[in-house]
Amino acid sequence: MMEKEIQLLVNKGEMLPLMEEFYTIQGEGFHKGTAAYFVRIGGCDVGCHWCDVKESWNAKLHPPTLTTKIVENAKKYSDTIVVTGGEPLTWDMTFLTSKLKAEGLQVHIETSGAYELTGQWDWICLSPKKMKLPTDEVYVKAHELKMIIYNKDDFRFAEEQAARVNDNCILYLQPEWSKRDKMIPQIVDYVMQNPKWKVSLQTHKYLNIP
Ligand SMILES: C[S@@+](CC[C@H](N)C(=O)[O-])C[C@H]1O[C@@H](n2cnc3c(N)ncnc32)[C@H](O)[C@@H]1O
Ligand SMILES: Nc1nc2[nH]cc(C(=O)O)c2c(=O)[nH]1
Ligand code: SF4
Ligand SMILES: [Mg+2]
Repeated sequence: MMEKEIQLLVNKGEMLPLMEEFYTIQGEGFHKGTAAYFVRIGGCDVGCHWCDVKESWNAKLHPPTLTTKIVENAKKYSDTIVVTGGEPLTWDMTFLTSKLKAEGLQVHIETSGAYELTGQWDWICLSPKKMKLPTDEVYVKAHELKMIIYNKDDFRFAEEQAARVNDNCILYLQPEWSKRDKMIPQIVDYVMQNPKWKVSLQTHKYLNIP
C-alpha cells in the first residue's frame, strides 16, 4: 500500500500502529484476575518518566495494521478485549470498537484520557497524568480511576482527580513499580484512612506473565 493510502486509513482508524497483542490475565484494577486479550497500540506523547512501555511511544516503530485483521485475530482468544498502548486515544477508536462490539465482545480501554474519547466502551479505566490532564468527557464516562503513586504529591493529585470523576467511578491507588517497596506501606495506610480508595497492584508482574 502507498504511504498516503496508509495515512488515510490510519486517520479513519481503519489501520492502527499495532505494537503487540497477547492473551493474558488482566493484572490491574477492577478486572484483575480475569483472562483477556490485550491489543497494544503504539503512539503516546504524554511522556510519563516512569512509563513501563516506553517502546510504545514512537508510533512509527509499529506497523500500521488493518483494524479488521486485529479484530479477526482477537476474537479467537477471548470474549474480553483490553485496548491499551501507548495511548489508544491518540487514534480514532470508533472503527475498532464497532467491529469488536459487532463480534459480541466486551471491550475495555486503558487510557490516560488525554485525548478525545472515541469508541464504544464497556469499561473505561482512566489513569490521569499531571502532564496532560484528561478531557471533561472521560471523567463523566470512566468506570474506574487508577492513580499511579510514585511519590507523596501523587496522593494530592489522586484526590484532585477523584473530585472530577462521576459518583459511580471506582477509585484505585496503584504503586509505581520501581517505587513499590517505598510506596506500598504509604498506600496501605492511606487506604485505611481514606476507605473510598482501594489498592491496585500490577499483579501480572508478580505472576511473571505479560
Ligand atoms: C502503559 S499504560 C497504557 C495506557 C495509557 N497510556 C495510560 O497511561 O493509561 C497502562 C497502565 O499502566 C500504568 N503504568 C504505566 N507505567 C507504570 C509503572 N511504572 N508502574 C505502575 N503503573 C504503570 C498506567 O498508568 C496505565 O494505567
Ligand atoms: N497482564 C496485564 N495487565 C495489564 N493491565 C493493564 C496493562 C497495560 O499495560 O495497559 C496490562 C499489561 O500490560 N498486562
Ligand atoms: S500515558 Fe500511558 S503509555 Fe503514555 S507515557 Fe504515560 S503510562 Fe506510558
Ligand atoms: Mg502494562
